[in-house]
Amino acid sequence: MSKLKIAVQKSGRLYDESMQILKDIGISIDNGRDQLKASAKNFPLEVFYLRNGDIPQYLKDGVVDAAIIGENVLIEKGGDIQIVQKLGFSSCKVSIAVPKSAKYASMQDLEGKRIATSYPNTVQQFLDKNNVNAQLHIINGSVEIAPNIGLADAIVDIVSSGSTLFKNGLKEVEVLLKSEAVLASSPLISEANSDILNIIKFRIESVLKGRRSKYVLLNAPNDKLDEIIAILPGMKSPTVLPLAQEGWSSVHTVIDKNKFWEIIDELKGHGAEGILVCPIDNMVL
Ligand SMILES: Nc1ncnc2c1ncn2[C@@H]1O[C@H](COP(=O)(O)OP(=O)(O)OP(=O)(O)O)[C@@H](O)[C@H]1O
Ligand SMILES: O=P(O)(O)OC[C@H]1O[C@H](OP(=O)(O)OP(=O)(O)O)[C@H](O)[C@@H]1O
Repeated sequence: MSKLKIAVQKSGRLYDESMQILKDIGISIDNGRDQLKASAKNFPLEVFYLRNGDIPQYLKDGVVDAAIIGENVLIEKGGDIQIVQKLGFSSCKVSIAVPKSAKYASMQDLEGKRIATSYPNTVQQFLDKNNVNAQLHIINGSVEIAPNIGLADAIVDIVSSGSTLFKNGLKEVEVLLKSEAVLASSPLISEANSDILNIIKFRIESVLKGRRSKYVLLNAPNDKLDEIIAILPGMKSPTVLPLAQEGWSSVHTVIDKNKFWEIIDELKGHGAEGILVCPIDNMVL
């Protein structure tokens, strides 16, 4: 039987959440990351533990069929590799930053300047788009230090909280792209393995929907039910069941995690009591 080969980052920021999502979709992997390759016990899947930066080439060559990888790396090195699904973790930006004291009004201020980066293709494309000529210095790590040691006038690197820029006396001036971890597929994937990847995609979608939602149960006086139901943006409509106590009902529904506190306050204001909020593992719609 065919097995899907999937690459995940061997160590680094993507590793833990990549393994967690495979676990959450019910795939049980045989080993730790000391081996470079492992098989799933209960699914036609082989996991290859690789460097994030090397994964685009493995996808292009069809050495692996799919990968969990930073979108920024795919954009830098990916060519025609297809993004199958955004995964909602490792969110960051790739941005231009300059010293806090530098005058910066527009991209034209970078004309003739030196820019240090690990993302030369992404930067060059952005410069071309803005008709700016600049000199690129390609370095693989600690990019933010470059202006302080006189190597560059500006940098392009990953920004998340902004604390690395702050610590190095830099300010963000342009955002080139926004990125998160994605599930990507090789252009050379076989039909049989595409079918397996579709099963993985379907399961991941269910897990991600579950992570974005909460299951809410509450008790409400029957004369307030219409008002309470109007507040609840359920999947279809909430389930309403009679309680043993006359004149009261139990209402069950799913709500968006981000709107949860707002909705709870409104529900209380309309007479809801005994509100229980539970996490959801999966939502299969
Ligand atoms: N500070 C951050 N916050 C959120 N996501 C980040 C951050 N830094 C990096 N990432 C994301 O995580 C990915 C992996 O980053 P990491 O620093 O672990 O490894 P890398 O140097 O890209 O990979 P490798 O060494 O495996 O080739 C990045 O490509 C990016 O998508
Ligand atoms: O905006 P922040 O939250 O400070 O994150 C940005 C930093 O995170 C990444 O580095 P990482 O910590 O992974 O170390 P690295 O330089 O070894 O990649 C990235 O290269 C930035 O330097």
